[in-house]
Amino acid sequence: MFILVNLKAYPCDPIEVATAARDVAEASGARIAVSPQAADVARVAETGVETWAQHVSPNAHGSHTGSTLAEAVADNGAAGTLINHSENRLKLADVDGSVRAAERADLETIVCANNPAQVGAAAALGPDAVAVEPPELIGGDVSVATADPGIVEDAVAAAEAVDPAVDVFCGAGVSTGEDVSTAGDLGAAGVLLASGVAKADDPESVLEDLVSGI
Ligand SMILES: O=C(CO)COP(=O)(O)O
Repeated sequence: MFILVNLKAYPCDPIEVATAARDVAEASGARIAVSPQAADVARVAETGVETWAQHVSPNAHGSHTGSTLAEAVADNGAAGTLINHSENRLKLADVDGSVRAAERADLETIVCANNPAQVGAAAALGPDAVAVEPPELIGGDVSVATADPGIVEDAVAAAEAVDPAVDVFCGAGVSTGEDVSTAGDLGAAGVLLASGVAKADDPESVLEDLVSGI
């Protein structure tokens, strides 16, 4: 199970979380990545933790003010990028363009989706993985895998029907090792989480609990 911590725009210290994630990954052998604000990608990557961007734009080099260039985040140490999110909704054509941009820059890709139907559409674009995150459960206390196990199973089936090579992650309300374990039992290859770590008083102890569920 891959644990990807999306820091969104939370007022946490990205270096504290990155250092904790690096240490827990090294001690446990688990794959843990941190996805900070684009402006923090380089200094988070410098900690040695696997670093992901939260978004890349569909465009290549050129006259694109305000874009997040895939090549730039890759050059600054990112290994992958999230694409699309309930909190950053893109048109399908732009999701496609961002996946292509990430591929050009050798970034791994996870496309986020709200439901299994969107998972199928996203899987058709050929990312490395898709993540199902029901918007109503994001930021809550109950894990998607407990609150709505069927949505995870349906997402796994939807991706499998389109492209068995595309992994499925789940996210929303994930904060414990038990949540990670339940997600794995439902067929998820990893979890995407944010508030459980970003808002924690002690991110390292939350991460230690999370990897206990792998
Ligand atoms: O949106 C999410 C990750 O991308 C999930 O957020 P929470 O872990 O805060 O529910």
